[in-house]
Amino acid sequence: MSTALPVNDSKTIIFEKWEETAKNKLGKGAFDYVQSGSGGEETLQKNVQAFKEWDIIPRVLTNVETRDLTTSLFEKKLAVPFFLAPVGFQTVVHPEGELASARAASSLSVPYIASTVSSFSLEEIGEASVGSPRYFQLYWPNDDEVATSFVKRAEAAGYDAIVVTVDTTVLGWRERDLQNQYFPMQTGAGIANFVNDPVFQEKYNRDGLLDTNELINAIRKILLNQSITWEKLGWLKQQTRLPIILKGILHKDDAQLAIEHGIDGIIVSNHGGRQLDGVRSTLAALPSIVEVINGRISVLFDSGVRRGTDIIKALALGADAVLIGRPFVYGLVDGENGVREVLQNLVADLDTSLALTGKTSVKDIDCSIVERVY
Ligand SMILES: Cc1cc2nc3c(=O)[nH]c(=O)nc-3n(C[C@H](O)[C@H](O)[C@H](O)COP(=O)(O)O)c2cc1C
Ligand SMILES: O=C(O)C(=O)c1ccccc1
Repeated sequence: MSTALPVNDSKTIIFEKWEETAKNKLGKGAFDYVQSGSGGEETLQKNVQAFKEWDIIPRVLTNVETRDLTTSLFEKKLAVPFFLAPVGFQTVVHPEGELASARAASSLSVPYIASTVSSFSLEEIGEASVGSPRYFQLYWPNDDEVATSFVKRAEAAGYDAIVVTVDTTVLGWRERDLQNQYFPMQTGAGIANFVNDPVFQEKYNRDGLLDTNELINAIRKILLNQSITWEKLGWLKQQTRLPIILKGILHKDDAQLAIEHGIDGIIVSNHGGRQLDGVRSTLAALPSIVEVINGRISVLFDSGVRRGTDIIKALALGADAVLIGRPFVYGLVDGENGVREVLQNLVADLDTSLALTGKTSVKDIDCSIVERVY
């Protein structure tokens, strides 16, 4: 058997097939919640379209027999240049939710980002992914003591970085969720980090008397924060020794401000087209941001990554690593094994694409192998 032939016994290879499987398995509310974008879904479409606007121009005769998918971020080696994006409320997709996805990720050493609105606590998710890199995504609550408590807990549980999502001062105008009257927290999903937080309990549920509905209301009141500003980041930096990454940067001036405020990394993201609709696709936003950052801090990227060649293009345009959202969430309809299949296929696809690009290491991918479609 030739080793140059891909070996793959997965049942489902194609992203669109996973999406179809998820549509058949999930209720309409849950499926629409995962798949939809905000507004008229312009940005959701643009994110995927943007990858088609760049051509890869591969090199040949470069000896690609040995290939290396590893990279490093914040002085830590990563097995692959992609993360599982922070995705909340994963029990609306599968009862094992984040535990299943974190286990699948760590079984392949794929780095994981745990959401504030996870259905299991950050400590439980941390245990499910011991030994594998993991970051904690912070929705900075409208209560600084709870914010500090989350950050300290993430540190104690062995997380490697704090990802502060900055594009969600309010939830996007998600027409399909509004039409379906679907809010994932109403199912009891996404509240574990709050109900397991000593500060939250002490301040909002001192006698432990709140029922689930009252708890959900208390959480909703403080979940999102509309008043945080750049100045406040200095305070957050003092709360933790972990690197701080801002998720949701689209404007090059904000990339510059991130540097001026001592931030360690940014994620060029439009939240998978789920926040402000009509914003620029992330791939179109990437080059000018990379130019401003000029190698000074790490640049991560997400929104619309579906295949290995998408990762190659994002890395070529200057991203250090990427995040995937919906692809693994669709795999999660089959629990841990489903997520593992999605990830294994993405690794194999990326490795194949790397070889055919004529490169031996993802670290060597640069803008010399891409051009705008002619
Ligand atoms: C169902 C779902 C839930 C999400 N929950 C969060 C979240 O809790 N925190 C966050 O920062 N981003 C969240 N996101 C956004 C993702 O982290 C990521 O930016 C986006 O999914 C990337 O786009 P993609 O789905 O096209 O890969 C969520 C996305 C989806 C699809
Ligand atoms: O669905 C999301 O994208 C998301 O991030 C979110 C955050 C808070 C409440 C509900 C959804």
